[in-house]
Amino acid sequence: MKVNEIFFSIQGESSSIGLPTIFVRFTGCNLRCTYCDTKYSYFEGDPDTPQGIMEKIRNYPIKRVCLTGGEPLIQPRSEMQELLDLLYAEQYEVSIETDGSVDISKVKLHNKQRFILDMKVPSSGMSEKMDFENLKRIIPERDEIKFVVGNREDYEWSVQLIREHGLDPRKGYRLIFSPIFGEISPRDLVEWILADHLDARFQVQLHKIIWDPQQRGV
Ligand SMILES: C[S@@+](CC[C@H](N)C(=O)[O-])C[C@H]1O[C@@H](n2cnc3c(N)ncnc32)[C@H](O)[C@@H]1O
Ligand SMILES: Nc1nc2[nH]cc(C(=O)O)c2c(=O)[nH]1
Ligand code: SF4
Ligand SMILES: [Mg+2]
Repeated sequence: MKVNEIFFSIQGESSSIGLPTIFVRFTGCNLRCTYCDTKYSYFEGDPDTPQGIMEKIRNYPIKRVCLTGGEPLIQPRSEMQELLDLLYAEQYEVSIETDGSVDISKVKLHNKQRFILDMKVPSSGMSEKMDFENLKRIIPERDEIKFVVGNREDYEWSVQLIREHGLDPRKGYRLIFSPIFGEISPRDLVEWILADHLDARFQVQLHKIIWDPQQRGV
């Protein structure tokens, strides 16, 4: 596996927003989103093993880990599975941020492990790459489906996808909308969600409000 950075911060996204979390950011991504805030993770990093990563994780005082990148699911499958097995054995809560293009069933999750499946909207430039079969693979009460939106067209694309695929919160689907940082007024996005009576979670990237938005490792 190749690791770009490991750091301890508060979770700035998803339903565990605000909670202390250990981040493992893997090197390399199969997509190139226009707005990506972690372009530094595309190539920079050092090789490590699941056991080596666990040793670093154990240095922190909290049992909550976020696997991100880059794209975590393009790391070698057997090593990613081993890491998930080790995290489970030591009772860590785990979220995996994934980009919607990789088959999420390539790894098997344990209890207290979940996917944050980011369905890339048109302005990311990557919506053609989405594997829509992932929407059948997710487990509604467990996983989260995320839309990072930069304009009205992105929002409407997301709402249409939610309707077409029956991603109804009343059936347990957990939906998240987040603005592309600095690209769209958070207020506009919130007002669209409310006007459409969408039972979706709105979030801004909390860490970018607390620290300099360009700062790494937070
Ligand atoms: C850096 S990505 C890494 C994980 C995976 N490659 C993915 O895209 O889900 C983690 C999350 O950050 C979000 N993100 C990246 N750049 C952003 C930006 N400029 N504004 C808002 N969210 C952003 C992505 O959409 C994704 O949900
Ligand atoms: N604080 C903080 N929370 C995050 N949640 C998801 C992140 C990511 O880059 O995937 C992230 C990040 O980079 N920092
Ligand atoms: S998939 Fe994630 S890491 Fe890759 S370019 Fe898009 S936002 Fe960045
Ligand atoms: Mg980030």
